[in-house]
Amino acid sequence: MEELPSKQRQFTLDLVSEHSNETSCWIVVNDMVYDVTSFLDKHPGGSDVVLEHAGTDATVAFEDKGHSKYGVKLLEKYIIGELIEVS
Ligand code: HEM
Repeated sequence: MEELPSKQRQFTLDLVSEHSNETSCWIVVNDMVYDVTSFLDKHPGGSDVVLEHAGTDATVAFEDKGHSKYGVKLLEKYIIGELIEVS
């Protein structure tokens, strides 16, 4: 089966929450899901502040820090899909 483009892959918050440490660190920002595991060591603010939000919706934390346009653009690199609600 052909793999869907990453933007079309869908994850529940339940699944995202299983990726909550430095060996697999997913975060949600504005309903999109990002695998930032490989970015942890590169984060200018250090890995700990990102890991605090691993496996959760980090929208507020990410936006509160007032990331630059560069930071927002960089995030796009790590997109793996979108968040879906479970009914
Ligand atoms: C998950 C929650 C996050 C928090 C709480 C957070 C927090 C911070 C903080 C406190 C700084 C300032 C560091 C300093 O100036 O000493 C910073 C800088 C930065 N962060 Fe994050 N960060 C988060 C996620 C991310 C992600 C996922 C990316 C990109 C993939 C990112 C990209 C950057 C960049 C590029 C900078 C340098 C300043 C800028 O260009 O805005 N951050 N972050």
